[in-house]
Amino acid sequence: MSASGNRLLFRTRVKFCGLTRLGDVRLACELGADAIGFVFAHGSPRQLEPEEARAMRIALAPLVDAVALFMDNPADEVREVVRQVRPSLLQFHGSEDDAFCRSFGVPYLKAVAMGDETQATPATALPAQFPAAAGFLFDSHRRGGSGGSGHTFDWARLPAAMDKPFVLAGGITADNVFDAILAVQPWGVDVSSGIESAPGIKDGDKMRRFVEEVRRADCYSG
Ligand SMILES: O=C(O)c1ccccc1N[C@@H]1O[C@H](COP(=O)(O)O)[C@@H](O)[C@H]1O
Repeated sequence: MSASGNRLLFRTRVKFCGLTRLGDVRLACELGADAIGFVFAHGSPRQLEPEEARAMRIALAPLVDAVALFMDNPADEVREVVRQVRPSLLQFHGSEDDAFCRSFGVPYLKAVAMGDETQATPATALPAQFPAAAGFLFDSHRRGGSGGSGHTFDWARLPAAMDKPFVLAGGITADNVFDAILAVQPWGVDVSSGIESAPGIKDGDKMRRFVEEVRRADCYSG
C-alpha cells in the first residue's frame, strides 16, 4: 500500500531491528520507533535467545510493537519465541511458505529477497502466494542469504502499488531515508546496520537522526 494524494496525511512507520541491549530498546521507544525487531535467525551477529528477548520485550513502552525475525528456523523454535516473547508480529526471511508462517497464530510479514537479478515471485503475485501475510518487507539480500548487510537495492524494481502494506529495508540510513520515502512511499522503513556502531550495538545519534529524517520526509510537501 503506497501513499497517494496528500502526503501530510501519511506517517511512515519506523522499525528498528536487531537490538540486543536494554538501553537501546528504551532509547528507541523514547525516539518514537513504532516497532523493535529481535533477531532469532541462526548465524546472525544479532541473534538472541528467547530469554534475552523476553527481558527486552518487557521493557517496551506501550504502543510499540515487538517483532520476532526468523530465517528458516524450525517450527518448535518459533513456537518457543512466541511463547516467551509474545511478539505482536513475526518476520520471516527464509523459504517459509504461507502455511508455515501463519501456523503460529501471530500476524506476519514476509521478507522478499531483492538481491537477485530475477525474483522468485513477481511482487504483484506475492499476495496470492502469501494470502495470510499482513504485509511484505523488501530487503536487499539474495535468496537464501542473510539480511542485515547494510546494502541497498534498486528501489525502481518495487511495484508502483501493492494491495498490502510494504516495508522498505536494506541499507537504509539517516542519509538516504528521506529520498527513499519520497521515491517509494512505503508503509514503513526498517533499519538495522544503518543505526549501528557495530553489529547489534545501536548508536543513539544515528537512531535519533534516522527518526528526524523520517519525520522530515513525512512533512515534506514539495
Ligand atoms: O539483522 C540480521 O542479522 C538479519 C539476519 C537474517 C535476516 C535478516 C536480518 N536483518 C534484517 O535485514 C534487513 C536490512 O538490514 P540492514 O538495515 O540492511 O542492516 C532488516 O529487516 C533487518 O532486520
